Amino acid sequence: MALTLNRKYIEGFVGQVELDALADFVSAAHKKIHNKTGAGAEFLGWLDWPSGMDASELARLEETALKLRETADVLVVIGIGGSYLGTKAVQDLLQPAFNLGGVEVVFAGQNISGRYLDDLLMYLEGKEVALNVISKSGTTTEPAIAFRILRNWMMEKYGEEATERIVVSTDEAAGALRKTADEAGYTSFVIPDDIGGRYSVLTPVGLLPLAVAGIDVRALLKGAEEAEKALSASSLEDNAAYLYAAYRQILNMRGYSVEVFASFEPAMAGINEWWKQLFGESEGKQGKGVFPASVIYSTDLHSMGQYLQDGRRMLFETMVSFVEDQAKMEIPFDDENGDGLNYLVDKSLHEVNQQAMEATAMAHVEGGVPILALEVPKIDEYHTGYLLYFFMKACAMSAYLSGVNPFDQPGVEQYKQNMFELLGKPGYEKK
Ligand SMILES: O=P(O)(O)OC[C@H]1OC(O)[C@H](O)[C@@H](O)[C@@H]1O
Repeated sequence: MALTLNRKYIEGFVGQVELDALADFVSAAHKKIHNKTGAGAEFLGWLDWPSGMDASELARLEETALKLRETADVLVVIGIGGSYLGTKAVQDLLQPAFNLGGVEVVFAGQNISGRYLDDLLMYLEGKEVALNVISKSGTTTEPAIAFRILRNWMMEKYGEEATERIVVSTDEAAGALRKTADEAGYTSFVIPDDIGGRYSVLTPVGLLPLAVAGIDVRALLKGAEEAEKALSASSLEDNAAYLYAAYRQILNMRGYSVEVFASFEPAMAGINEWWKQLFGESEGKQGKGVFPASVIYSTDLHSMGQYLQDGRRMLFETMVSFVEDQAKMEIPFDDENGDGLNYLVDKSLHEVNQQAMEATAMAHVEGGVPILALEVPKIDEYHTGYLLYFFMKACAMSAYLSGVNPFDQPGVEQYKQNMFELLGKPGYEKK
């Protein structure tokens, strides 16, 4: 099993009767997904993407990545939302916390901060640099500004050679970025029309920068393909993604309106952010939706632990844990035992961390927080691919169960409209 939903902490809160009551709704939503008959069905391209990705495109992507690996010390990924969160998520989870060499992937275009870009340009000074600018629409302001500045910097540094160091991932035909890419002759990759940003991590959006970072993208896709197969079962009891979605909806209906996504692994920080966009943008509409929040334990037990245990009771938790001890770090014996830690000698940090999780889960259940426990055998490309697909499938199901379109995000437009008016963008002048 590449992923298990352990029910031991939820059984006291949600009974089988409640799950059974949702079974027909789950089958109906399953049909909407697989027969492509639900709202937003034109964005279901991610569903069979892992098994169907074009082999020659994958080979071209790997070749491009190899070329960039040979010429760059740093790859700057320019993108926002779904155009960078997946890359950051996988990179955080799979690569060492501290840079051990190889191509470093850094990010730009996620903010409009001059300070950030100024700091980045200082950091890039004296290094060999490549850019991967990613925007599905090709018109998003934050990455467009960052690209204009970084592109000028690249032209000054490399002249003509900059063209070889810039790769664009965008729509096949539409958007300003496509036009720029074609005119300048940049290598480019297509973000499929039928895959929205937050479901795009397994397309060139995530695969190219991850391949440049040295991640085995074929293994990532393999894991996702395995999930595609395993999670195509139509019934609630045979499909862990649907079970997770059903529990979320039952809890939400009962007033648990905030989901705290938790793990005991700091490398999950990026997955936390990716997961929040996935569920937040898919479900937060028409006045509905579970509010997605996230923590990293045990760090955040020392800041958020009090609230989790004892604050307003509208929370449930989804805890992701990794079964295998991959680091095998043990606590050494100390003659003097001044810190009193000798009672932990010979225990691995993994064991201590597992006990911390068990202790936390017991305390939170006691404090009235239902917990969904997701167990993943280990951290590697294969299981990461599986996990990403699991959440995408669960999210589509969950949104359909709550009666919203999982694939649009009409509310995101409001601030953009206001900003353009305030800045006087042509066509947006205030009347
Ligand atoms: O890839 P882009 O078109 O630049 O979009 C980047 C992001 O921008 C938005 O405003 C959307 O709400 C996100 O869903 C999207 O991932």
